[in-house]
Amino acid sequence: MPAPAPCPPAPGQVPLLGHAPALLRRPLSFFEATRTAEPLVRVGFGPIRLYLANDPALVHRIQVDTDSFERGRFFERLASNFGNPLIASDGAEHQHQRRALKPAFSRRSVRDHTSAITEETERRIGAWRPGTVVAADEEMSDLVAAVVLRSLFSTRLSPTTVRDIRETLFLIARRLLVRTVFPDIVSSLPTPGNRRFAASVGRFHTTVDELIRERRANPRPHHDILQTLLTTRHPATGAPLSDTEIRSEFLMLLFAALETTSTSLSWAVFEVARRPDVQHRLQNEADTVTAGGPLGYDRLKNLTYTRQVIDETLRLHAPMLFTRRARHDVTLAGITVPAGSEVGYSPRAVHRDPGLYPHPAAFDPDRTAPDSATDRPQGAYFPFGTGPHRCIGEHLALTTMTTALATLATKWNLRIAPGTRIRETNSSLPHLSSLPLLPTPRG
Ligand code: HEM
Repeated sequence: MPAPAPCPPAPGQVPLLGHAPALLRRPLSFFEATRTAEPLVRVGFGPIRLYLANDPALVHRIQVDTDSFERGRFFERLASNFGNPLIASDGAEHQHQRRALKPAFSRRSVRDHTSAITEETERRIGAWRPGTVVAADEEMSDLVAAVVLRSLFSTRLSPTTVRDIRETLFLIARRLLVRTVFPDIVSSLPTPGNRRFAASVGRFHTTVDELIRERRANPRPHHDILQTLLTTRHPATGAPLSDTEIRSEFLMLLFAALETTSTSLSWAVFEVARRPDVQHRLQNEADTVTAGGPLGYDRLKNLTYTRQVIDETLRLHAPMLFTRRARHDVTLAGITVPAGSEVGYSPRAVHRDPGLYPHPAAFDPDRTAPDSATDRPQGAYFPFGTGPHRCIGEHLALTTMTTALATLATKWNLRIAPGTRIRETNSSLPHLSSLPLLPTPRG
């Protein structure tokens, strides 16, 4: 048998610090720059080493082969803010938690929430005034927060509390990449940033503890996730979840739901606002579909172009990095990855690979049309992941985004406020620096 090949380093490494300077210098393009013709490369950030998969088939395998790969550093760092929630668990524990939560995300449950999504969207955009600039990124965040809190937790919080929660989640997302690739000492130093972060997480915990206390004090039946968490039992011991465990699950679900959905919806609005041709098609479709009556769950399937706009948004604006850890020595592309190694993949780099998507930086909803999407190789498009950890909230997220975008399209012409400069900001899921819109009412 030939000896296993050594793994080539990604370009841009320097002695001792490895790829850390390159990541700090250009965080947004770093993972795309590490994408070479090699299917697997090595990257290092001081003492932290990572094998990085470029090839879609490998990226797919890393997600589905749970015999070889477990949750790794990324999810451990994320979970350390919260406890040991579903998103960070593995094996039997993961299966149990996922089974318990699944009913809340079924098509039937999401269907029941569609009118709440339309209502929240209409309430929010009904308050917009012609000629007045709207901070659309904040509007989309507030909208998604209201929808998720209502749908999953039957809860309405004050706007100030929602803002506070959003702020904490934003800080967690922004720090996550740094916490994954740099040694722990960097995030435990008593710097003003680290102290602000700890205070913000503390406030977040207090808010959720208060909700749990209220619910325990008034135990009338609710059909929501909080109820599921309060009534679920450990499979081995039969014991209920402690308040700390409930809090951990609650916070993690909020994080998984809010950050992703609101950021993606803001990106979709941004892309539509700067492309009159796309906006025109979106509006025509929304008008046709709503001509027969209000936009209920059953009509959403007719919004095919709206869905293409969302799918293309999720391609172009994907997360930077996920990781797993090798449970034993694993051979990937002829290279032996030793047990315990961290193995990563960048959805952003794969989704922007010119070999898979010609002119990858261009926003082109036609490339996600159902007939063009079929000839993509496995692992080339995975906005919600794949395998046993595939996003549990996918249907809720797509329903929220489709409903909100179509509702917007029926009411307003969207335009970016003239003279504004909008940047992409660094985070584990890159954000818009701001999204000032100058909407005008449609006819
Ligand atoms: C546009 C919106 C969303 C995107 C792009 C997204 C993306 C993802 C991705 C890529 C994963 C897989 C991570 C991995 O393989 O390690 C994931 C997992 C997960 N997502 Fe989402 N998500 C979105 C919305 C939501 C919503 C609305 C919820 C609802 C609470 C949610 C809850 C979760 C949970 C709990 C997991 C972990 C599942 C498991 O490990 O079994 N996500 N998401």
